[in-house]
Amino acid sequence: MFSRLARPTQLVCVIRHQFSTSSKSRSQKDAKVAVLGAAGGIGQPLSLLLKCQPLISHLNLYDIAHTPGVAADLSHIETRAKVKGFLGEEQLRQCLEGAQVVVIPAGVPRKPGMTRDDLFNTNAGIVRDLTDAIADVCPKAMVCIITNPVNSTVPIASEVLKRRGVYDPKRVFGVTTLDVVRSNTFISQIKEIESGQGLDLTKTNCPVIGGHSGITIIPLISQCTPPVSFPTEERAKLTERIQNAGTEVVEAKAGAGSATLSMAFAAAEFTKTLIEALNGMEGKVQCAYVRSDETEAKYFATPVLLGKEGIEKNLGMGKLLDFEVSLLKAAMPELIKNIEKGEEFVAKTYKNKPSGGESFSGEEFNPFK
Ligand SMILES: NC(=O)c1ccc[n+]([C@@H]2O[C@H](COP(=O)([O-])OP(=O)(O)OC[C@H]3O[C@@H](n4cnc5c(N)ncnc54)[C@H](O)[C@@H]3O)[C@@H](O)[C@H]2O)c1
Ligand SMILES: O=C(O)C[C@H](O)C(=O)O
Repeated sequence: MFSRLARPTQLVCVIRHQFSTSSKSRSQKDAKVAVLGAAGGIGQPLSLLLKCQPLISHLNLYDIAHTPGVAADLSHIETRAKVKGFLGEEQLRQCLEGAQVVVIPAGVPRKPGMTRDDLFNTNAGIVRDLTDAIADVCPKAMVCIITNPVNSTVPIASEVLKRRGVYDPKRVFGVTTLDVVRSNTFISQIKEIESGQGLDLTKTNCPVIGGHSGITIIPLISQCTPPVSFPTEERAKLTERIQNAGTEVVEAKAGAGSATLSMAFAAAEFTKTLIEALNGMEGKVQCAYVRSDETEAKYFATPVLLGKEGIEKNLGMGKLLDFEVSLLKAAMPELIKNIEKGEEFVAKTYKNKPSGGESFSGEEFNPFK
């Protein structure tokens, strides 16, 4: 049922080639995309990859620092998208004007020893305020949230949109594509070691459900395409590696941040598929962390079928092996706690305000209060 239908462009030069062929078709719609946090470790390579996507006509880059330079640099690339930079809160609303897709990698990354939840106190307010501006300026945009802790930032964005009366659960996504990308890569690598031949990565697809932190990341290896099998112990080890892959990068970067390049690749893949679906292309499926009735957690990642209005259908988690059921059980308490923390943050700190861009005056959030 769930197949990897759209592969990311592998290299910028390949994307550029795609551009020159695809640009011949004039029937496609134009997509206006805004990246918030565009000058960061993810934001810059993501913006580069988006600049190379033929369906994007306008690319607006917002950050609290460095966007004029990033935009000037990218604007020299001979691809279609018109790039503009927007700097500082006073230019945020201008950046969002007319945006159909807003991708948010704004916020601080982890350092060794930190959990994603340790980022909450800084990043929760960033996502809250950015979403509030979205509610003002482009309430119908698809909102794709990369900022951690994703388990909580998606509920935060959703609660703000609800309070502004513009929430549409079909349009808000936590970007968990990197978990799928990693699963595909690691599975193929193991098969290569075993048999001397890896899987064809253009066809490999392992759905990942749940959330995006540690044990809430649940790879469904039993549903991998093409089918793969592993001895019990090896499957458990592989699952653990996928769950800890973010930490693997954080430790390797030794204080210089978390995954940026692989994340940019993953987010570009997600955005591309979403825009294709918005343009009416059928059968576009991605795993994403979305409002869900699949489990007792209000937000839950599963494969979703994308369409012209965002999520067309939640494809659910399918049939799980006992091992995967045990992973799901282990994940639920943390996931539910993360969701409630996000909702509580908005309830305590969000002060509805008229459009205009002045800062929030909500009380300081203390999750232990
Ligand atoms: N969803 C995922 O799978 C995934 C993967 C990797 C990283 N992340 C998360 O993405 C976030 C960004 O990571 P990074 O490595 O790019 O960090 P970074 O520090 O390199 O970049 C973050 C950028 O956000 C900007 N920023 C900060 N506050 C802002 C605001 N209020 N408005 C707009 N921009 C603002 C900063 O100026 C900076 O340019 C982190 O929270 C990280 O944990 C998520
Ligand atoms: O691990 C992190 O903190 C960043 C991101 O969530 C990841 O999975 O790489």
